Amino acid sequence: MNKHITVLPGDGIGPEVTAEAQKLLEEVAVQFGHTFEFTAAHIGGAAIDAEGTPLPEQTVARCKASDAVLLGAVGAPKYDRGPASGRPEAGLLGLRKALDVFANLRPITVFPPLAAASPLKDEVLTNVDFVIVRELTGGLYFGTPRERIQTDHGLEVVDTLRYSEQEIERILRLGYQIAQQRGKRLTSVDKANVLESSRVWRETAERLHAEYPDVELNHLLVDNAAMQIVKDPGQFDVIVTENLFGDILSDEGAMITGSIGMLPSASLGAGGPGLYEPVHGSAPDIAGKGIANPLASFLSAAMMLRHSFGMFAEADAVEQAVQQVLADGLRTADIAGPGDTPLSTAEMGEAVRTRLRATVAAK
Ligand SMILES: NC(=O)C1=CN([C@@H]2O[C@H](COP(=O)(O)OP(=O)(O)OC[C@H]3O[C@@H](n4cnc5c(N)ncnc54)[C@H](O)[C@@H]3O)[C@@H](O)[C@H]2O)C=CC1
Ligand SMILES: CC(C)CC(=O)C(=O)O
Ligand SMILES: [Mg+2]
Repeated sequence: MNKHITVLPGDGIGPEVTAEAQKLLEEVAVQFGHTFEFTAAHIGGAAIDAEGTPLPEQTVARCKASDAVLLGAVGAPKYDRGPASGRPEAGLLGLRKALDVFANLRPITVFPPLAAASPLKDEVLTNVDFVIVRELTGGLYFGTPRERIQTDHGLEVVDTLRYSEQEIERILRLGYQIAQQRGKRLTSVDKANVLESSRVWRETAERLHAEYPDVELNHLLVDNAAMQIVKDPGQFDVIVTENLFGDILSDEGAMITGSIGMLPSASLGAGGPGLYEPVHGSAPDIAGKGIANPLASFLSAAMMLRHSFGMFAEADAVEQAVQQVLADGLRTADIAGPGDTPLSTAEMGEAVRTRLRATVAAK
């Protein structure tokens, strides 16, 4: 198959992990007889520096014209002053909106060799395999007005949490459908004891339940959900929630796996190109050192192969190669134990490509 992938390295460790993910995809193409064409474009701080805006029109056009988009991360402290609309993060939010990728899938999988890297005890880690389905293009990150108002008694600030019923319904439907394909248990997370948007969210989840009677539905308030994810993560199958709650809960979920450097994501919409990115940010504290964990980006690439290209054997091969390096005891610094010699980003990339070649050759 011939596929065109737009690559948006972004900022900080984004270019470091994305370069290795592209090499891995190139290896997949060689091993499985595909042609992947890559086009790089600017986003975030890199786009501000090069083109004066965090989301150039050309970047959006290239993404829309491609089969899938691979993104690194955006953001750096040097852009932290000024209005939110001019920051690198605005570029990513704008791209998600432009591609209409309203559903962000964040699978939380524990790789057994990494159990020691998790802060949770072994008995709590048993049977942990769930996915967070996060609404991605609505809610507090997009609502207007968003402003600072100088009043007679000082500064007031406004952010707006706004959802249409249609936006709530489409993400809940996807949550039900994913639950139907998995363990048939859907946990809808909201703050219906306080927020009106959450009350409509809960009512909609209840109304739609009649169409998905084979799925067991339960509701959790988000504060309790945050606790339950640490206390007993094995209870979850599919968590569906709104944008802000999903952002926070997925970083919490990432730590169950040992490191945020392990957590991939797929952002999908109604038929356009999917956007694939690790859950982590640009990690300014380690950027430029060549030590970032690229596995979240590799697992995001596997999600691209599966969800956008229907390349199931290829996606499985990437995931097996990742499992194999971990089983062989190879670790980047974030998942290394006391006796481990951490690999660099590039060394981990090479190790996964070597396992991929071996996996394919063995078949
Ligand atoms: N999707 C995106 O582009 C995201 C961008 N950001 C942006 O990234 C910048 C930094 O945000 P932070 O809050 O520090 O979150 P972060 O996710 O970048 O980093 C949090 C911590 O995790 C570590 N970490 C992250 N990814 C890692 C990896 N692959 N390997 C090893 N360690 C890793 C970092 O070193 C840091 O100690 C901010 O500008 C933020 O807005 C944050 C989250 C997502
Ligand atoms: C720009 C932020 C909303 C990115 C982020 O933290 C995320 O999507 O997880
Ligand atoms: Mg986040």
